[in-house]
Amino acid sequence: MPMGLKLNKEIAMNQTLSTYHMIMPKDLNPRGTLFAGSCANFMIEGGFLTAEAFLGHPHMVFFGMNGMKFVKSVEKGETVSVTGTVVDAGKTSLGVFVTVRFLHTKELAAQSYLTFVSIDENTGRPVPHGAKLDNLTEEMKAHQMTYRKLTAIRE
Ligand SMILES: CC(=O)SCCNC(=O)CCNC(=O)[C@H](O)C(C)(C)COP(=O)(O)OP(=O)(O)OC[C@H]1O[C@@H](n2cnc3c(N)ncnc32)[C@H](O)[C@@H]1OP(=O)(O)O
Repeated sequence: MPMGLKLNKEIAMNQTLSTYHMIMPKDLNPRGTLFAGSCANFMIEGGFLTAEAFLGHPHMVFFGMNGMKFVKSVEKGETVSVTGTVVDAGKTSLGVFVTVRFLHTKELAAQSYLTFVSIDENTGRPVPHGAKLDNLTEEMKAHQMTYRKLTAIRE
């Protein structure tokens, strides 16, 4: 078996993944705190990596973001953890709850619910991902309910 395949299997089904970012001058708004667009970028990247680790492959696209909140400003030089948790698995879609927290105090800076859709790597069209979510904690069940409410409106 090719090494890549074995590695993919080993990381597959991880439900939670964290990345870290030190806030640099390029990430700031004119007030000198973390720019919302940079923070959204961290959340999309962190959410994507979480979904990739869960499925064991990167063949998916980002569809949308709901319930995005920025609750506390982050200053230059601080480090934040970006943690994604898969909270819902549909036929082709995954719902990922992402938080941005101050590294040392763990205080919440921002959060959002993201949707990723599994695609055929050749056609770019949605394909079933075949993954299921088992053993959800009460906290994850609550996030799943919120995710479903936030994504219920389809236009
Ligand atoms: C990581 C990146 O940067 S990727 C780059 C940025 N993203 C992109 O360019 C994506 C561009 N968009 C697309 O290619 C398409 O719109 C797609 C593939 C996302 C969706 O294509 P559609 O033909 O609309 O797909 P379809 O109707 O089958 O829906 C796909 C899934 O999205 C879900 N979905 C549809 N609308 C919504 C919504 N408003 N909120 C959440 N999920 C939704 C569907 O329920 C379905 O999931 P399920 O199979 O688990 O039930």
